[in-house]
Amino acid sequence: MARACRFVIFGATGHLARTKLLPALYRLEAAGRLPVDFSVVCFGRRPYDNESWRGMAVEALQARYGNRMDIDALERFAERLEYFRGDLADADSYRRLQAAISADAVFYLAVKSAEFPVVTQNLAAAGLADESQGWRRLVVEKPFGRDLDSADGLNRLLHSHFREEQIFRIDHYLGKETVQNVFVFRFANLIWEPLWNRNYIDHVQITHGELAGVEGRADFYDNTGALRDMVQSHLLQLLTLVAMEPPAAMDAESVRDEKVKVLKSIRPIAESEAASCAYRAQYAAAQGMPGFLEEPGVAAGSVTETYAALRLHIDNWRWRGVPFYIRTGKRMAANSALIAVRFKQPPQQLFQSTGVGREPNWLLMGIQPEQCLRAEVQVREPGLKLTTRHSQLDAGTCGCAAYHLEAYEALLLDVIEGDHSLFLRYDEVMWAWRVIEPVLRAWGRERGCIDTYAAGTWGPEDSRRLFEGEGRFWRNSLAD
Ligand SMILES: NC(=O)C1=CN([C@@H]2O[C@H](COP(=O)(O)OP(=O)(O)OC[C@H]3O[C@@H](n4cnc5c(N)ncnc54)[C@H](OP(=O)(O)O)[C@@H]3O)[C@@H](O)[C@H]2O)C=CC1
Ligand SMILES: O=C1O[C@H](COP(=O)(O)O)[C@@H](O)[C@H](O)[C@H]1O
Repeated sequence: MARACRFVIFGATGHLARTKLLPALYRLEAAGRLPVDFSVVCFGRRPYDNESWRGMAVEALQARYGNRMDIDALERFAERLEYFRGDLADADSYRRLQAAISADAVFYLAVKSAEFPVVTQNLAAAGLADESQGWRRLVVEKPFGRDLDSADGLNRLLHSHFREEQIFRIDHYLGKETVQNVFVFRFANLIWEPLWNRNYIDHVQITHGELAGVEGRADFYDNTGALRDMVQSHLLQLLTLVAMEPPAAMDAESVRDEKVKVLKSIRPIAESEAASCAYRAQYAAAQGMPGFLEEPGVAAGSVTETYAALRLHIDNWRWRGVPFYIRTGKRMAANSALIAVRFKQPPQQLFQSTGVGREPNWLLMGIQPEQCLRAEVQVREPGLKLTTRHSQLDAGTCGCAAYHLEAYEALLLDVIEGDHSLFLRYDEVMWAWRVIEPVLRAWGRERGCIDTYAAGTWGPEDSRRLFEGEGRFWRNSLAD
């Protein structure tokens, strides 16, 4: 007989559950990947019952997938949903939960990081960390803490109730297909490795831009900001994948060891240098879109950054002298996540007078919306005259709407199957906090002032000062 598995989402009425977790679980249902006796227990304080909750979830999924919806799968999935009314801080809610869970269970913390401790303590007090009736796994979202101190404290607290094997520190960027493709691209091909270092690479850029603003998450976002929300986790993880040495093997520990080495090698930013290597700003009303300060729930006069950019240096043998520019912003001109590697100029400019011969080579790794690996090279135009032009070598699924996994699809299945490979070890989290802490401290001191950028643009012109006037410019997307 199939073992029962309960997937409990704390924060089920929130943005993450609505936009990512429930869609990913529905897609796993449609792909036939969910265990037979599996239900999703949606823990929330709002007054839903099973029927109204299922109706709401079905509507949201239909709105998202439209005519790509698999109606049979949707019906099966709706049957698996249960609404559990409770409050995160109420011990009795957890005792009731305990009574409803008899075998395997996942506890997913889709709540603010300030709430991770109370949920963990209440779960443990109700006996829900105990594995005598089945395995118990705890998924902890990012940001893991608010700073290094709180992250250390949270980690100690988790370990006082759960074994490390029960803990899954999630970063959904590691579930994205192109992100995993960075491994394949780098380590399954010989041709890039000789070029992948300070001798040939001029600099690396990592961009994450979003059209959306705070989307009703002001309470979370105004207390978090772009640096904690995106840079400490997703963008630094992307940086480690681009910069790491080949691991001894593809197992979780070998890969994590190499990622940690990269984070440890990032040159510490002195607080006094933060102004020259870090930049922050906030979106202002434009093109009919409200500014951050006009978003419902944002504190009057808030200086929380919705845009953050950093220049980092990795002081190791491979990368010394190669700047890594990373940036993220809400209400930007497009949804785009892109890794852009710019190569140095050839030592001789033989074709300078023939067109765009001075353009350097770029390697673009598009993460979203398009998954694409693109090398930009120079070619000769056909014809009598020697003219050069820019051309592209595309690999992967450039320009085509192939079936793409959603990042959480793969990761939630990994949790259910107990595979830690794509989850974070605590030292990765800790070293990532060390990278950004001096900037957080410096920005914390600059109370009351923040630059702005017009909503719907690629962010403030002034962020270019990170390039130190070296003829460098931001690559925004695969298209420009
Ligand atoms: N949103 C996203 O795209 C992503 C978010 N994350 C992470 O996920 C986490 C949650 O983010 P997000 O969903 O955006 O945040 P939201 O603010 O949208 O959701 C927070 C949830 O917590 C619930 N909650 C708060 N207090 C209580 C309480 N006392 N009792 C019961 N429920 C309570 C809220 O319930 P109520 O609805 O009643 O207020 C809501 O469901 C964060 O750590 C974030 O970093 C990670 C990746 C992507
Ligand atoms: O973790 C987060 O990620 C999302 C962006 O994720 P994506 O997969 O849509 O790129 C971001 O909107 C959110 O603020 C942040 O908490």
